[in-house]
Amino acid sequence: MALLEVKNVKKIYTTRFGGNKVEALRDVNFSVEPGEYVAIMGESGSGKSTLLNILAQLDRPTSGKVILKGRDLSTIKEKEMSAFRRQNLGFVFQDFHLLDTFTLKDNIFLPLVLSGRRYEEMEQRLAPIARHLGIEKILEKYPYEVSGGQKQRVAVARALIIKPQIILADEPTGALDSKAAQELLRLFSSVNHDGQTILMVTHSVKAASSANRVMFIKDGEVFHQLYRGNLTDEQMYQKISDTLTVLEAGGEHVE
Ligand SMILES: Nc1ncnc2c1ncn2[C@@H]1O[C@H](COP(=O)(O)OP(=O)(O)OP(=O)(O)O)[C@@H](O)[C@H]1O
Repeated sequence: MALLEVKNVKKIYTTRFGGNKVEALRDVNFSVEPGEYVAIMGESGSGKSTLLNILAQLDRPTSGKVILKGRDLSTIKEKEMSAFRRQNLGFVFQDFHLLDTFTLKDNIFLPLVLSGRRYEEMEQRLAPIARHLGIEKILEKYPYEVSGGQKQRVAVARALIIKPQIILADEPTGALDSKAAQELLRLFSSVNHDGQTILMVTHSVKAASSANRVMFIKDGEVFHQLYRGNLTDEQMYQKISDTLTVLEAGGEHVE
């Protein structure tokens, strides 16, 4: 069974007074199997963040269905939703969503605190993640004391520490220099190798070429999908670049 199914999802934003309507997603269909690593690409405004917000249940589709582990999300009651979300999803948002009055470590622990975990367990889980992300020395600092790139890595640690079945990441390498970006991608590949499913929105061809599948969104629809198969990262990089060229030229579907 697919882990995630997106069926005929449409999203229309309506301005407060009902004047302007923006069709952010027209008709999105795809499914994700357990253990996949999928990158989502597309031009600015093509609907990528809207899609991720819907998958994260931060927003509802205007019509269509999102089915996670066989459950139609629209049927889950508000009361049950936050526990369901916590058990299944880890998020890395573009603007990090860190709490300013908490240290970085407490920000990372927050989802585990909410699910009632013991402190020793939290420390044990954090150690290898913090090492991989190179944030061990800053854990007692507050968000306003560190750089954007460091905040981003903390947000990644907070998503990974709950060992979610699916990680949803919006531009996770956006605020990172190339070395930190590479480390993060290595970490994503390693958690994916251990069985976690990743959906990552990215503008970076380099980041996308570490995924096993790249989904291109154009005008609120899935325009094309590339599968890695036996391609190396370099070959994948080239194929993604070629597809983006066609996409930006407003071209036909590529085969
Ligand atoms: N809350 C909102 N209200 C009205 N329109 C919105 C809202 N959020 C997004 N939009 C519009 O929906 C469309 C899709 O936006 P979205 O942010 O999903 O694109 P994106 O592909 O993630 O872009 P980017 O790569 O720049 O982050 C855009 O036309 C955007 O202006």
